[in-house]
Amino acid sequence: MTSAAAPLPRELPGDELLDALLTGTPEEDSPVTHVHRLPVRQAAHGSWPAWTPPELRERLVARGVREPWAHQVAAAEAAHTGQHVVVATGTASGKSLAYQLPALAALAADPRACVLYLAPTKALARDQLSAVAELAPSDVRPAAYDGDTPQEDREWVRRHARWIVTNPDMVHRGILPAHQRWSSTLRRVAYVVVDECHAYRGVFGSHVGHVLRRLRRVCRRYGADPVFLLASATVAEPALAASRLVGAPVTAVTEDGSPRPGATFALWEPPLTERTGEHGAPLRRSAAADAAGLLADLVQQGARTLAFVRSRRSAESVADQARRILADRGRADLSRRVESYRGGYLPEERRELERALSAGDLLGVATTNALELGIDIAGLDAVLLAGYPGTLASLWQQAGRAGRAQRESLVVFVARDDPLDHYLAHHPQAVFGRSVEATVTDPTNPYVLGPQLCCAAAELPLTEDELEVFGGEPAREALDRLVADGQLRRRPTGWYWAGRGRPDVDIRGSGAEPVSIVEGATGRLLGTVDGDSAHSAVHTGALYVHRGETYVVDELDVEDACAAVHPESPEWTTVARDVTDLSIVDVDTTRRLGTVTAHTGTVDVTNQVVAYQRRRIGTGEVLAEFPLDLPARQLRTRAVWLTLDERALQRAELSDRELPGSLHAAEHAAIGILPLLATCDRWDLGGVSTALHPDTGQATIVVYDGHPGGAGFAERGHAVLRRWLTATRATVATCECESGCPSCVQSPKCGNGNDPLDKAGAVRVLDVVLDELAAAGDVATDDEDTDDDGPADPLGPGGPFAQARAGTSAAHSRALRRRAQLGAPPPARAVRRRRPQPSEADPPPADDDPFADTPEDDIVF
Ligand SMILES: Nc1ncnc2c1ncn2[C@@H]1O[C@H](COP(=O)(O)OP(=O)(O)OP(=O)(O)O)[C@@H](O)[C@H]1O
Repeated sequence: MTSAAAPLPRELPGDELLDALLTGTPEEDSPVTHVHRLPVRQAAHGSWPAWTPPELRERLVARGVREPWAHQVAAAEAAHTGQHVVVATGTASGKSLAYQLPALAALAADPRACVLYLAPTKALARDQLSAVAELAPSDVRPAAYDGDTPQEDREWVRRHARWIVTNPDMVHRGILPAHQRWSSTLRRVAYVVVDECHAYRGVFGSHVGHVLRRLRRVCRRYGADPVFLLASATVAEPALAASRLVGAPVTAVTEDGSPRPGATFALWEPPLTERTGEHGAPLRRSAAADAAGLLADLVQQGARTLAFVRSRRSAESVADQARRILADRGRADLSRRVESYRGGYLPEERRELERALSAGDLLGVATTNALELGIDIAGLDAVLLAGYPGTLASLWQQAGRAGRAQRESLVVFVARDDPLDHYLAHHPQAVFGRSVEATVTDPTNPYVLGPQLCCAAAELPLTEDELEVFGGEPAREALDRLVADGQLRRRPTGWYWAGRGRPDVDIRGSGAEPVSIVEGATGRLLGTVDGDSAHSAVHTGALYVHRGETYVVDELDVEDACAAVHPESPEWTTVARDVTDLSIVDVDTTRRLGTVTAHTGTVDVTNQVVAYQRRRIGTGEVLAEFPLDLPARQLRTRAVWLTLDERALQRAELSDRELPGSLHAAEHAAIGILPLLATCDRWDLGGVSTALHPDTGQATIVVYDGHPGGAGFAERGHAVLRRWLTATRATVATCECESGCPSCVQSPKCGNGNDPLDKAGAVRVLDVVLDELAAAGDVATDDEDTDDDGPADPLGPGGPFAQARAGTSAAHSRALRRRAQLGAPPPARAVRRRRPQPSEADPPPADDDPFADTPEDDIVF
């Protein structure tokens, strides 16, 4: 055992750190499935643009920036000439300087000009604020205008700050609706910086695209025409993605001139254990447990380490476990230098943690993705990723936190017991041989477009010539609907907001009201849970974890959106049970593939949390089940579905008994794998499978978007169907378990308790579908790992979605529409399975991971 005062060893480069982690592990037992070396890159320098203010240059030189890198000059020059620019170079490649240079030069040239800087997280916003404060002359007065800005300071920011650090939410809720009050600022905006622009994806990204369009139009109204400067280390097809976000052509700068230190990147899969989960399935050691062990080891090696985990409760439990391991080794001194970081902490706490990590006072931090973006914490030696963060873009973003000090770093991806993680651990090409996923957004989603048009009209009446920028024809159709609904009024001069007050539009959620968590005895507000997940996360009787403390919910009051809790540390966790009905509303596309047919369209999903189970921590043993009386909730969304006719079922040699479990298992695995190909998480998706669906009359597997109106994920799945199902089949077929486990066909949130599931049958179902796709000459590559993302915008005019649309089954669509018009009752529903509900109540946790590792997006505002 090491003594409490033992010094840290000398700083080791990444490959030696990995060796140190594996010391004592026999090679045949090594959890490392692959090691990849990221090579060193030499710097390419440029010259300071002639218009660089001398004082700015002096300040930069004093901070070690002697000359700019080539891409910084290219981006700055393009912006200086008035082009919208996206800087899409690697993490820590100095993207900040690329936008600071032209923006600060503009502020120096015009003492009235100002800059709006938008960040997707508060942590990044604060980091950027202090960076600009160091560089800018005092008259720039950089200041934050976000949810943390005290009310009394807001007026000062509006009047005096010339570099305003804010976020799309504040632009949407605070600035645009009050544009008259902001007019003196808005007429002076020279640049709008949109940092980490890849964070704006899915439904949220579609909303943000409209917010930026609204911002441009309001600025123009006051005579300003700001240049948009976007930055992201991980965005596919940057020019296209940025143009779509801003609603105007954007020039991309992609050639990275910054030097890069080498890194050792290991893929790590925890082994199967003796423990069993649902239906006796073998369980792996949890990723969180391995990450905690690795974090402790790395801290003991003196390596400054960030461990990214998938949920707030995991951030706390991983930090806690690492501290305990260090304390048990007699290193109380080091255990004090390990902390957790996540959204939900007070702003001052977060600032202090960021400072301590930067200063090296902290050596290990377990964090959610709240620390993922852009925070310039120098000198990280290692990054652990406990579970795939949902997108390759995030994976590289998180990995990029290491190696900033120009020292070779170590990155370890620890696979979770989950199909996608298992697939990646065994298919390194899918991590290292692929560019990041296309950023999927669907700006024409009626649930986005309608509310955004209302906001725009409430700010300034919408005119004919503005429709194009808001989406053209779909925007016109949406306006007609809004006029018919009485929300807008059509006048000769345009469309006017006719509602009361301001439109109330939530750009981050489905609009469901967040639920407050209140300690019953004291009335203390512990936090909030988003409305969508509240029924499964904080139902009466649920175990709820806040900052490492466990509470049990006494009562969920749905009407008051409030859950009363009391502190308790039981030996069980809770898992919500739900039932889902799905009916097909409309069919958009139909692709006949012999005995199999693939569709996309609109579906209605009804979900109800009906019960919950108490499960013993450690073993997952079900201790009891309790009914719940919660209302059903409706979701109209987009889906992709496959139907298999009798011949297909015969070819798959599936008996009536095997069929439901085979479809169900294929559905689970397909949901687990789709995030490989679209910027979504498995929790963004839901699924239903049934041997005989009343709407199709056939065996059917449905995968749907978990967001009202859809987010483009289902269409993306349809567009890359063969690659998607090829990877799905490989995942199921190569998993070493016998009859299904969480790494292949079991789903952590299955409303039916993963029953029935037939792993072998799933492979046969997928084989038949893949054979039919091949026979139909599906153009997708045979190699599921190659980088073929197809057109970045599957919804775009040239995309596969457009081609597939031509094949719409008009008859089926008509029949469904007719039924709706006739007021016929909706088709009988297929009862079952799971819907996406990130929840605190999860599958049986590992013995050494007392808290389930539910993924959460922990972007903080
Ligand atoms: N031309 C340069 N020469 C030397 N150092 C530089 C230069 N440009 C930037 N840097 C330094 O590189 C580091 C990373 O810069 P910065 O944080 O701007 O990168 P980034 O690309 O914005 O990172 P992220 O991917 O996290 O957003 C900073 O410490 C910065 O001072």
